[in-house]
Amino acid sequence: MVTGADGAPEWRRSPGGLVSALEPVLRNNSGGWVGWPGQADADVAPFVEDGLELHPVRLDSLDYERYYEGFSNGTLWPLYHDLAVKPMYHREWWDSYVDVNRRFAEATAKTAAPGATVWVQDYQLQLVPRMLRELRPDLTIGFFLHIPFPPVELFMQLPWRREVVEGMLGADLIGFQLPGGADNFMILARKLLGLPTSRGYIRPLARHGSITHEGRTVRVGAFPISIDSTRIDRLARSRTVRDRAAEIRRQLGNPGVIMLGVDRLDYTKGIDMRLRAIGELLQEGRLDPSDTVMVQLATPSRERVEQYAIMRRSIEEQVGRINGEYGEVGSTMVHYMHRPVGREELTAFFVAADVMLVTPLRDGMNLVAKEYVASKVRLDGALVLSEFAGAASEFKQAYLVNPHDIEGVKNAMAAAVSQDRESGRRRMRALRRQVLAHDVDRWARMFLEVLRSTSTQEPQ
Ligand SMILES: Nc1ncnc2c1ncn2[C@@H]1O[C@H](COP(=O)(O)OP(=O)(O)O)[C@@H](O)[C@H]1O
Ligand SMILES: O=P(O)(O)OC[C@H]1O[C@H](O[C@H]2O[C@H](CO)[C@@H](O)[C@H](O)[C@H]2O)[C@H](O)[C@@H](O)[C@@H]1O
Repeated sequence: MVTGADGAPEWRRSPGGLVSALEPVLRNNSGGWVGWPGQADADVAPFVEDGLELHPVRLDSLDYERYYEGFSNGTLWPLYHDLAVKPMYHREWWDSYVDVNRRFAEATAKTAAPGATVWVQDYQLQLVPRMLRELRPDLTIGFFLHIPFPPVELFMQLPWRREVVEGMLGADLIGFQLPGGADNFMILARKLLGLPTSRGYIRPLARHGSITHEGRTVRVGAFPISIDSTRIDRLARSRTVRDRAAEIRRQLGNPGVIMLGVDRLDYTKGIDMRLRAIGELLQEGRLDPSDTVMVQLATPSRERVEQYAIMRRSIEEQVGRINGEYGEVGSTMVHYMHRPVGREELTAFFVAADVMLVTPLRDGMNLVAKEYVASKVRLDGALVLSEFAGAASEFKQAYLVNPHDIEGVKNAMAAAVSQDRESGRRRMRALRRQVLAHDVDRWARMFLEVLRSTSTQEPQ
């Protein structure tokens, strides 16, 4: 919910991969959505929007500070992303996390039809499966974690580690993006709670694990999320987007190379590192400032969390430094836009870009990498992709980099800029085959099929 120009509340679809992924699934299953309306202190009654039932859960300003900015994004987010910054452990944040999770569980318990299937999404709601099972044992409950699940050694820092694991175990099926996260969770269930688990490694979509908990079998699996590839492919082929892409190139001065970064402004995304690599390549004469342009689109995110504000300052300083050294009147080296852009405009940027830079230090999946590939209908362009993004496990033909190895990143960027046309097309063809065959619809179908079969499965 946002406040419109006239001061009245308006509904706008939330950006990001999660909403695009789940909306069609709910519509096709006559489902309802229990969620936060996106504005603190707003009292909103349940309503139907374009045929979809929405059940708002209220968060007040203190919940927003302690539950969302605090425990979700000041504790869990950095802990689950390799301690990219230091996680903070505050008891009042934890209390708020428990409280808000309980409200979600209660709202869902009130809403769900007898014997319904409930699919709980992401790290903000890890306690809901158990709470909901206690309230409504008749439900089939799935849980999906969109961000990485950390190795046991890191997770063990969490003062409330037992409660979180037990919370997730309330589900019938727990899904992770990658087998690594699923395996980490299985080890933890064995080590921390001493639970019997199946042995052997989990494989994406195919081989699942199981944990026996309180007389139930909880299945654990890897379900790599994706995008609506066909929709983006279609959009990229449209006349409007192609014309806009050509116009973007003209507006940027028709340079030989356009590099692009598209991210939420988050310290996990490696934006600072990618700018440093560009700065050094320019300094070493390996990139020609008169023929190269970098565009960085950055969506504002979690702006009141201190680490985000620090990172923003540092990125803006770097942009200023590069432009100060290499920009000319009428030709800027780094075009930086700190705002979200619409889907058509974003696709036009993907179509226009010669080299896409996706360099997170750790990322659950990274849908931007998939969106870029789905937009490259002419097989042009090159993707530089961090090994630490979930997408790397499917995109072997990208220019894969270790974002901590700046020389390696520079070499990959230089190689992507100067790739020959044929080998570039071969790489892009293979990447596109993967993303077009594994779309978001398949992801949801696979998860829900396994979830619905859980009650009839025996432990492995
Ligand atoms: N500046 C931007 N304008 C519009 N959409 C954006 C922008 N930056 C990112 N997005 C969208 O937000 C989503 C980000 O998803 P993803 O890459 O998986 O990372 P995360 O969910 O962690 O932000 C993508 O669908 C992407 O297109
Ligand atoms: O709502 P925010 O606090 O701004 O949360 C940011 C995004 O978090 C989630 O992203 C994760 O899920 C993506 C889809 O599975 C995955 O590709 C990415 O690696 C994760 O970081 C959420 O899905 C987004 O909708 C939020 O915008």
